[in-house]
Amino acid sequence: HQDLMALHSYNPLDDLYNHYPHSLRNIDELCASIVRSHRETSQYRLEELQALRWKVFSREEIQAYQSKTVDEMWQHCAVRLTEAVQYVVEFAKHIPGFRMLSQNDQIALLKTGSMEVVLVRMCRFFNTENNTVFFDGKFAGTEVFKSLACGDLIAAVFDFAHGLCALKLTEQQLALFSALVLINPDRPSLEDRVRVQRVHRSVEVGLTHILHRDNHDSLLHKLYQRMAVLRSLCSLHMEKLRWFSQRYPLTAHSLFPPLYKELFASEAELLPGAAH
Ligand SMILES: CNS(=O)(=O)c1ccc(CNC(=O)c2cnc(OC)c3c2cnn3-c2ccc(F)cc2)cc1
Repeated sequence: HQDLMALHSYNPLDDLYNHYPHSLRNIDELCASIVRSHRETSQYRLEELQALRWKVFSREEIQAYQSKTVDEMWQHCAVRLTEAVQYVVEFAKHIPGFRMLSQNDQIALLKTGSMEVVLVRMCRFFNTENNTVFFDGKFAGTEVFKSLACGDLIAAVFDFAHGLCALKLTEQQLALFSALVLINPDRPSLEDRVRVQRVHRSVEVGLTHILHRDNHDSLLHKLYQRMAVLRSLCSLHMEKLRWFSQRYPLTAHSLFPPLYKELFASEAELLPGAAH
C-alpha cells in the first residue's frame, strides 16, 4: 500500500523542477520553446498550406511522375524526404534538454526518430477530403508515387496521415507530440538512457499540461497508440530501402543525399568512408 501511495503522490512536475531548477522553472516555458521551435522549423505556415489545399496535379503532371523510372522517382523522393528531415534536425536542436545529451545519443535519437517526426508532421499538409499530400508544390494523391513501386508503403503513409489528421491536433499539441516522438528513451544504442528518460518525461509533462489546458486529456492515449503505428511504418520504409539499394546499388550509394544514407542505410550498407 505504501508503494502505491508513493506512486500516487509522484508528480512528474517535481521531477522537472528537481532536475531543471533554473532554466525551466515552469512548464509553460518548456512548451513555449518547443512550440516556437516547431513553428520556426516548418517550411510552410498552416495558412499557406490551407491556401494551396486545392492545388492538385493535372493529369499530364501525374503522367509525368508515373513515367519516371523507379530509381529516378526514388531519388526524387529521397531528396524531398532528406529536406524534410533536415528541418526535423533543426527542430530537435531547440528542444530543451536535447542539446544536453551526448552527440552519440542525439544521433541515435535522430537516426530512428527523424522519419517518425516527418510522418507526424505530415498531418499539417494532408487533405483528408481528397486524400492528397502536399508534395513538390501541389497536393498529390497516391497515384503520383506509383513509379516508386512501393504501393504498400505509400498507402500506409497516407493512412497514417489520415488517421492523425482525424485527431485534429493544434500546432501546439503537434509540436509537443513531435518532441515526445523524437525523445524516446527506448531507442537502441543509447549511452545515457536515464538522461533521455528525464527529457522525455519533461516533454510528456508538457504535452499532458497542454492537453489538460485544452480539455482534451483523452488525446494522450490515442497519441500513444499512433506511436506504435509509426514504428511499423519506419521499418517498412527501411525494408523498401534495402530492397531498392540491392536493385539499384549505384543510385542508392552515389546519388542519394549523404544525410539520407547516414540516417536510413543500415551500418552494413554505409560506405566505409561515409561522412559522420
Ligand atoms: C513539415 N513542414 S511543412 O512546412 O508542413 C512541409 C510540408 C510539405 C512539404 C513538401 N512535401 C514533402 O516533403 C513530402 C510529401 N509527401 C511525402 O510522402 C508522401 C513525403 C514528403 C517528404 N518525405 N515524404 C515521404 C515520407 C515517407 C516516405 F516513406 C516517403 C516519402 C515540405 C514542408
